[in-house]
Amino acid sequence: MELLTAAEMRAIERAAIESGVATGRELMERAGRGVVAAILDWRPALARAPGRAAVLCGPGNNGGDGFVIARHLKMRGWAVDVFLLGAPANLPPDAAENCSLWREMGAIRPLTEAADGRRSVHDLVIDALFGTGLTRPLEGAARVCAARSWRRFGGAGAVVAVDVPSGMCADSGRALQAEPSDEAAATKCDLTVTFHHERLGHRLAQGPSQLCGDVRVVDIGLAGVPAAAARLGAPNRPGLSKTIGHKYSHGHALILSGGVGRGGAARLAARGALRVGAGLVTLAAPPAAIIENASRLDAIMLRSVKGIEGISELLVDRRINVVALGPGLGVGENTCAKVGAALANEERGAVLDADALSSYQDEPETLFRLTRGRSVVLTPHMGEFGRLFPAVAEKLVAPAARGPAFSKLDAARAAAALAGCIILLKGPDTVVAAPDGEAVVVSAHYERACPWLATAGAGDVLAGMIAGLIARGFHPFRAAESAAWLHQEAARGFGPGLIAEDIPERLPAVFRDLGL
Ligand SMILES: NC(=O)C1=CN([C@@H]2O[C@H](COP(=O)(O)OP(=O)(O)OC[C@H]3O[C@@H](n4cnc5c(N)ncnc54)[C@H](O)[C@@H]3O)[C@@H](O)[C@H]2O)[C@@H](O)CC1
Ligand SMILES: Nc1ncnc2c1ncn2[C@@H]1O[C@H](COP(=O)(O)OP(=O)(O)O)[C@@H](O)[C@H]1O
Ligand SMILES: [K+]
Repeated sequence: MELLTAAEMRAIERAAIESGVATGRELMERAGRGVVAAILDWRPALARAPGRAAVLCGPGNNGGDGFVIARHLKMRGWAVDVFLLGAPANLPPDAAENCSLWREMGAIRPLTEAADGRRSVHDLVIDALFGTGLTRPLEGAARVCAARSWRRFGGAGAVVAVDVPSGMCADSGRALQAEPSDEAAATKCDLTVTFHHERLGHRLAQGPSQLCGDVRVVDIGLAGVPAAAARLGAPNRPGLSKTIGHKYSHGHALILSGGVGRGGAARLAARGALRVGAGLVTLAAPPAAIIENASRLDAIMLRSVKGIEGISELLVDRRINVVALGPGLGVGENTCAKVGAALANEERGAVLDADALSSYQDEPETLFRLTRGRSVVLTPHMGEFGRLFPAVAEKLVAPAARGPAFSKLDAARAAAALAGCIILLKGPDTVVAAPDGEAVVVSAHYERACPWLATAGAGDVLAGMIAGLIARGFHPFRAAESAAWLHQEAARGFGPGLIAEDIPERLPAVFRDLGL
């Protein structure tokens, strides 16, 4: 499923109107009617007993959708109070026509009355203030109404956003705020109903975690999506199944371990690589750490390597087609030297995580010279990302004063261009991006929420899983995308109480559910 920006959605709408597929009025009618149908399907009790609704209409076409919704709710027996921000005379043409139609059915009150009102008596509040046209932070009555949603408009009713929660940037999922000291304001909704495809903002930042509530997508008869659009991440199911071949045809992953007492992270990664289907997995540890590792490993092979030369000697074996390193290695020059050894052969893939990233904090360009154009995946969390890409991270943490705001997807794409390789930027809204701009959001939200994944060592397992898939022959982008999805799915299936060790052990159940 594609995830659209506001500009992409506008282009699709424009193309439909210009080619005569539908008029703007028709699209607006389908949108408004679709929102009502989606709400009643979402909460069937609202269909059985029509109550009282407030529809908050903004000055653009999002407000136009609001007038259509008001009309359809009223036709279904609802009492409807419509509030408008601005004057009817200033509405764009399609919205103005729907405003006129509503006026034949009911009154329009200024939005200030909704903002001034005490506790709401409404069973349903429709937020049709701003959609994809939001360019600056909410102010005045719109801001008050959005802020009020944080208290659920006082009553037991549901708050439903049309397209996006007002105040939220559709491209980034971030609420716009005027000054760093200002609190960002956007409507906190129980349900968001959008059109054609989800927007990126439904999957990024605060969008899914704090603002949208549930999300439903309504078909309004539009076709097509731009080739450059981002996608929702998914597993490469055909690639995951194993049909023919012996262990060597499924690749050999090497995981570099830290020293004595620091091998846990590498063992987790190795277990992830093996469970995800790599034919062989070897853990390379310094001589002093061999006994410790030997007592903990069976199916995973163990090799003693002394210093950087030891790693290079081991990597003379061309059958080792991917190396994962970073977890438990420590930050410093020695780790940089290990990265250099791991990346010496151009044909071999690599996954760099944790200390392998942080070790380049002072000179990230040195790392990028090694990674550019290579089959390498960097898997930073936001802290590590800030160390490697400080200028990009700064744009992401600066308050979003204007829309469209810089998004986590923009950040991952910018980083992939700088490093010249695949970037997987972690979080519940994990983004995978390639230097050519291809990007997916591997979303652990809504029905796929798995907050138990925020546990020590989960990232190490993920690095190993990506390496395991690269060993199996996956393109590094697909490896990162599939591994992130499987990682979340394993956590989701295990549920509360999950610790990192559980993730690899849950993979067989995930594979079974995929029908492998
Ligand atoms: N693109 C499409 O295919 C469709 C769009 N539709 C609706 O149209 C919406 C987009 O409509 P518009 O482009 O008119 O934009 P909006 O209705 O989101 O915004 C209206 C105008 O408000 C102004 N504005 C932006 N931020 C403001 C702020 N903080 N305070 C005050 N004014 C502000 C802008 O000048 C903007 O043009 C969508 O979200 C959707 O609800 C639907 O009717 C169906 C089809
Ligand atoms: N709330 C959450 N929901 C889903 N996944 C999450 C959440 N928080 C973190 N994760 C995932 O958990 C993993 C944590 O990795 P990381 O931060 O590197 O931890 P560690 O270094 O301890 O292994 C990442 O894959 C990240 O995307
Ligand atoms: K809205």
